[in-house]
Amino acid sequence: MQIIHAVRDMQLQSLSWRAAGWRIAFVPTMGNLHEGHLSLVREAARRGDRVVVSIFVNPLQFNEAADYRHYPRTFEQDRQQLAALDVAAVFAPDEAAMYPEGRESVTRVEVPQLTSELEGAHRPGHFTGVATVVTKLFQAVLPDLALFGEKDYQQLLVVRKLAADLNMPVEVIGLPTRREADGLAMSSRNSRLRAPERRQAPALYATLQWVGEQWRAGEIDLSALEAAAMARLADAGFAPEYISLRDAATLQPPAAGRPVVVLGAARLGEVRLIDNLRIGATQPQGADAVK
Ligand SMILES: Nc1ncnc2c1ncn2[C@@H]1O[C@H](COP(=O)(O)OP(=O)(O)OP(=O)(O)O)[C@@H](O)[C@H]1O
Ligand SMILES: CC(C)(CO)[C@@H](O)C(=O)[O-]
Ligand code: BAL
Repeated sequence: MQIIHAVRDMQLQSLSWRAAGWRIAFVPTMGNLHEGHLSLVREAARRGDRVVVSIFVNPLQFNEAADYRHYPRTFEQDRQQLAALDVAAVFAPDEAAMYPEGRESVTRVEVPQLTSELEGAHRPGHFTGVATVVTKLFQAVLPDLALFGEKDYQQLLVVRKLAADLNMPVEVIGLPTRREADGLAMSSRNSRLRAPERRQAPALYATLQWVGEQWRAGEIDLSALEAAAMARLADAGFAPEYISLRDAATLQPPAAGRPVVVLGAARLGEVRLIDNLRIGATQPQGADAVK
């Protein structure tokens, strides 16, 4: 397994793999790898001939300096986990390699649709940072396919749209969220939860499941359902940011007969968690009455 730091070295390696006819499967990450990341890597190895994993904590997508500063960085541990899998290269640029003239002056990529609400509303600038770095990573790694987790559901839709709009010759694949035994979505930020917070944390997923049950039982007053879910989260010790039912493809309000996803974000102490759950289509008989 190679460790590559320079953009040009990554491009030269990828160009030679492509010339040999190999399909490059790419898993972009910010490191501190857990089973969620490793499930993406294993699927990449099944679908591609050469797997590249990137590790780069992208300053451009953090809207809180403390979140960036405290983001867990565990390169040696990550390297060992990847070495045990079928990974051809780890692309690990530093900030100077990604933003040689400084991050402030770099060309930005904006995805105006899909980004103004939910994570976009609560993390201003976040998706511009994500779209910019994903574009740069794709230009470095030149992948045929790229794998992303559904845990970051809005991000997955944004990257799909980015790739389609800018004619990027890459297939964007979304894979299911991996969870701890108690339901908590695996996330690098979980390691920053204190012991009592870790015990409270599964309530986020439990609340999303409760919303799904109410929805399937015929509850169609979305505002009331979202407010009740926020209250449940607050009772469980969270500072909730949003719980929102959306059309699973467009993130617009649910439309008759189309699949729905419920998305949530909430803080536990200093740690901000997100999660989501697909909960099926709108009820055909009540669809027109969704409020
Ligand atoms: N539990 C999970 N199951 C499946 N994929 C995941 C999971 N957690 C993260 N991923 C995916 O791994 C990729 C890299 O994510 P990232 O490095 O930001 O990890 P993370 O655990 O989401 O960290 P954090 O949420 O704390 O930023 C993304 O495509 C993300 O959606
Ligand atoms: C896609 C990504 C690697 C871009 O920095 C990041 O947002 C992540 O890890 O989900
Ligand atoms: N996992 C998404 C990247 C972020 O939270 O910045």
